[in-house]
Amino acid sequence: LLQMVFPPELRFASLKFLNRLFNCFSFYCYYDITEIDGVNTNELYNAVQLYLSSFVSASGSRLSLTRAINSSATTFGLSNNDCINDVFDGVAVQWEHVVTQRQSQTYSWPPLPDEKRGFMLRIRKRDKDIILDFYLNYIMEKANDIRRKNQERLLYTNSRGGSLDSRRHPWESVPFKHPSTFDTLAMDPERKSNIEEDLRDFAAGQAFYQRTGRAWKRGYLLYGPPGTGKSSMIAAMANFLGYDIYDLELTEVHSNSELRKLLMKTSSKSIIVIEDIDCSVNLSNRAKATHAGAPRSYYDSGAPDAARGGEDGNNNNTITLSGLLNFTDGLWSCCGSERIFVFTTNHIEKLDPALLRSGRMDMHIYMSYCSYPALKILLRNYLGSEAEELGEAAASELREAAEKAKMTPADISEVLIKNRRNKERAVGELLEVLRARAERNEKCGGLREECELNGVVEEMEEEEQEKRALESPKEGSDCDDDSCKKVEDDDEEKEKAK
Ligand SMILES: Nc1ncnc2c1ncn2[C@@H]1O[C@H](COP(=O)(O)OP(=O)(O)OP(=O)(O)O)[C@@H](O)[C@H]1O
Repeated sequence: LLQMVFPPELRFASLKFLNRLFNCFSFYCYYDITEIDGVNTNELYNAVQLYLSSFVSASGSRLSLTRAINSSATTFGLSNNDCINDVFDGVAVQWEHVVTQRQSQTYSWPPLPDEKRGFMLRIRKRDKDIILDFYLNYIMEKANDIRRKNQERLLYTNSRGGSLDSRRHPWESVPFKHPSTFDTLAMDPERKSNIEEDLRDFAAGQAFYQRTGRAWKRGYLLYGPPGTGKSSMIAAMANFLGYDIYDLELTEVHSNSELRKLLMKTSSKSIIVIEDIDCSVNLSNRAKATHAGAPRSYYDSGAPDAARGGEDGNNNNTITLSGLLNFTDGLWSCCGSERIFVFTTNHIEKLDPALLRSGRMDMHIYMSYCSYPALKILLRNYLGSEAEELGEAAASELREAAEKAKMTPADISEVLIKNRRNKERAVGELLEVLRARAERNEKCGGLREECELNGVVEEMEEEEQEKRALESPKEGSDCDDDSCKKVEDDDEEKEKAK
């Protein structure tokens, strides 16, 4: 019609005019909710998708079905350019899933997906003021409920390599199904409930953080020897709060700005984890940056990089401690809300004091060797029995040995798993192992860590094994006199050397 009625030079203007005319006389308002808003993913888009998926299966005639890798749930969705009606508070609305091809000449970095996806909401003009805000808030709440109910939380890790896809989606995810909870975690019950309470306060503390002008985030530093349950604690925290986990592999991050971009792509209600922080960050970078001119205290303050005379500019391909501190408590840490940062280390003494200063990490949690109360939890988990059921004598022996042995829950779990079908044998072997370890600790004279570092404990273990092997020669062994004598001589020599 346009082509016939209007000359070519007026066609565009006439199209605009007709559009306006149509809008004036239309009964409806239209709202576009696009998947990507600038560079960030639009949370409202995800919420609408989840919300529609909850009832679309009952009323839609053509649906898209998706199932993520390793997921146990199928998600229903509206097919491309399909519509569905909904009613909120007696008002009818319509949703359309709009998918169009992105124009190829549009330039952006990182490149945007080829398809432009979004939802279009159609509401009658007269209803718009009455319901729009309430309806959208309702959708956000409903989507959160669905997420929580599905219990399908995700474990993200920052993807490797410089492929286009990894730039667009820097986090890869798998369903998070770690079974660790605060009930199964072997730790002093009192300390455990302190942590639970802290997490509960944090999750319910929106009003508090708002009132005090603090960003809604919290930092935990977990430290202690390997095998004391740092990773299990993180999983328990995530299961307790129902949060996703972002496991940040710092060695895959090449600059502070990359770190910021990663942070921008994390969602609220998540735990951002950096494991073995002492092994991940090159602390010398920070020292270099400090010499570059600004006073050290300023670097310590965690102020934004830009304000530091372009540290990024000097150190483009490295991630620095100050960059990391920005990540956790600078301005950038506040994009989004309800985030928990967890750092873990086996060597707290190696950490830069800036990271330990008060205000940086809100709570320092020492994951200790297995105490008796923690051992009781392990006995309950693996053998299904309370320590008291083992009898008073066995219980007090276990208590004494556990306190002296300084064994990690991981080592104790090993012994219990091996013998889990036979309770008595499990307790017997556990006592034996605990006593042997306690004896060894005594020999080290309170220098257990140093002995471990210098390999003395390993040597002792080898000796013990050799001794055991010699004490019980294999049945029917054809050890002739000469070779037996040689073993004895070797033994004597070793003893002398010791
Ligand atoms: N406190 C604990 N409570 C229950 N199980 C534990 C605990 N500590 C360790 N374990 C057991 O030992 C295994 C290893 O523990 P985990 O990986 O959590 O220790 P970690 O301190 O993170 O070790 P690393 O420092 O080497 O990463 C776990 O799978 C769990 O079964």
